[in-house]
Amino acid sequence: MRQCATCAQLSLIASTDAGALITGESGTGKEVAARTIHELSTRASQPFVAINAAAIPEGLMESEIFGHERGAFTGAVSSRAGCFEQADRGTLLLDELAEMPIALQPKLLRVLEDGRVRRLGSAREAAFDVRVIAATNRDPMTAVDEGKLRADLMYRLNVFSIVLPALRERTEDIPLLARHFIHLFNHKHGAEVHAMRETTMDRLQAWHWPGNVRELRNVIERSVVIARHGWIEPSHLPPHIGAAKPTGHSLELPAHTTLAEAERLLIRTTLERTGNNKAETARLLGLDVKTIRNKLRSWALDG
Ligand SMILES: Nc1ncnc2c1ncn2[C@@H]1O[C@H](COP(=O)(O)OP(=O)(O)OP(=O)(O)O)[C@@H](O)[C@H]1O
Repeated sequence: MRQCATCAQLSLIASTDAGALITGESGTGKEVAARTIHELSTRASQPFVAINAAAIPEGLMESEIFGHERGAFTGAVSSRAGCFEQADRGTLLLDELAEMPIALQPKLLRVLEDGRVRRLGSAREAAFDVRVIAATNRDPMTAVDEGKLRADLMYRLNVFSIVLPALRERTEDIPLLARHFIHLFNHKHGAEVHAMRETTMDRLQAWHWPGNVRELRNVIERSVVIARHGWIEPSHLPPHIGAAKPTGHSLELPAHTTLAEAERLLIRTTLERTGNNKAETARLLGLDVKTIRNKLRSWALDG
């Protein structure tokens, strides 16, 4: 069953203190969802700390998470609190969880279970009270299968599971998001754009948004700056989007296509549409991701 992060779902989660795992492609709003949970929770007046496992060099990760004392390692010229201590009484977002070095994951799990953390180079443990939310743009089960994410850590965090659909699967949200961004960027750039022309909205809804809401936000900022006032016309959009046609994603099959060829074409087209995301392709086609991988491998061997 696919779950969507509606406001109601986020506020239900916010009313508890349990962990949550947010999954969704890059730019779908995972950090926005995590902040919303924090802001709707009783922890709202306390810190919200986000740590991105993909952005921190592996050698620094342990000290970022657990903190260190002065002299704990070469270069540790002063002591530093780790993210659990920084987020004490608030919320910690572990972003890109599946990129967390596998060797660190058992220690992370232990800290989560004990509610106590010891800085590198320290003999003393400090208790913390943190609500932990994790996010990943990979399919968590696939990451577990591939040995990138420990199952016990995944289950510890995955009390609530929030799946943010790609923007191309919820094009009905585009008008509301567009209105919000027009308002935001009118204010930022001193512009007076009124709204989207209907034909412009058709183009936006026809585009497949590989960068999701982040891409939409950038496109609307650009359009507001170019249009300045009145309506946003299709000509104010970047050319590749202004030219997007509502396709309904139909697949044209040449005459005498065999079932095997049609299958291959469908999988390849869906991979293109999803920006080569195998997990998403498998989900859209109702297949197992392993089936997709096996087929791609066998086609590669076919030449
Ligand atoms: N529902 C929303 N309302 C307003 N802005 C949104 C919404 N969802 C996403 N955005 C905007 O889109 C951009 C990307 O959002 P965010 O950083 O939360 O995505 P993400 O899924 O965490 O991305 P990544 O996986 O790349 O870290 C941000 O600028 C954010 O403000």
